[in-house]
Amino acid sequence: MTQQIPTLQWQGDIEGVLVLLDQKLLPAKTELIVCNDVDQVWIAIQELSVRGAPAIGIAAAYAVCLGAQVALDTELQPMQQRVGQVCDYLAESRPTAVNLTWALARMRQVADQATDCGPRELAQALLSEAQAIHAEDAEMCKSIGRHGADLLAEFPVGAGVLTHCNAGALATGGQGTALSVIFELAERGKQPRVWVDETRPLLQGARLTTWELMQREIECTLICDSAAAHVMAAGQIQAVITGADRIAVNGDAANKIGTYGVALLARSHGIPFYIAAPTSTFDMAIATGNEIPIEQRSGQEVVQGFGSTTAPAGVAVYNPAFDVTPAELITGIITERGIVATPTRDRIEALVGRNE
Ligand SMILES: CSC[C@@H](O)[C@@H](O)C(=O)COP(=O)(O)O
Repeated sequence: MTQQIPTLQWQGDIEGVLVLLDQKLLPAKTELIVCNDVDQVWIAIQELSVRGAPAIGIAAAYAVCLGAQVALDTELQPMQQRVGQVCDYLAESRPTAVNLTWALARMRQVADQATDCGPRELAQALLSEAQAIHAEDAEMCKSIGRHGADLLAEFPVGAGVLTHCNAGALATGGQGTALSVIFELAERGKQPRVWVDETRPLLQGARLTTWELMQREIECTLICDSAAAHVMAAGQIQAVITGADRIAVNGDAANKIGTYGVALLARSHGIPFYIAAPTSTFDMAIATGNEIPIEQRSGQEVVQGFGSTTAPAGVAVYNPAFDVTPAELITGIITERGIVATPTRDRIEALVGRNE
């Protein structure tokens, strides 16, 4: 069974609304947020009601359409200016996932290139572009799943796969990236046994990944992040697959905090470590992971996550939301165009294209 309620959905025409599944509340509550304006989407991205690199980009693209609605009765130029301002504003909502700026660049280009048309025609072109970004992402997810399952074709039935955070349907416009590979393995009768890191502090693994896997009746076991080494040492994990938020030209990959540690553990236990991500997650403008901006989030998420106080008041907290896994720890990057094995600049440029 696939997810019943879409992660995000545009309803209506150029004057429509963006409907988001509120991931902050999952799995306890299934509630929708109907966004009528840009601010609502900005807040939904910042507060992680919509999250995951590709889903953030798609939500922002639709938010540009919401932003354009206030200029529908003006002229082309004020509409173009409005789109530019909205893109600048949305780009500030979260810093690490490059899919956000990638999607906004596409929207901005549609507005900048518009000539000889009225604001309503531009609004239609913007909506078509947002819908294309959404549809393309769904296709990319399927393709990532197929490439990943081909890559793991020799894996024995019932092999263990560890994943961190949530890189499933909730994080994308389709069926996910890392989880898409697992779904495809399951479809092919491989019966993967999935180990899910709970993913402190906001528990995307515990709340979201297990929710998705259980809906699809895929065997999964939730572990504390700190249990991963123990489970690997026990021989229960044959591969690690995670998503990514931004990948540098040399293959260094930012993903949810804790991913780097998992990659080190995998290397230490001789377990292959894969990143699954669409080509929209590559930032071909940066040479290495040192240039990836790492989001710092409120310490409240660590000391008062989900309402209970877990540390003394006033304690200093450091809460980076992402870390960077160096390319040398990555066995391969699974993209919609194929696999980049042992990633290097040359291999990535051959697959994704050079930044001219
Ligand atoms: C296909 S989603 C890949 C990543 O975006 C995912 O692994 C991740 O780290 C998400 O972090 P989040 O803070 O929940 O947005």
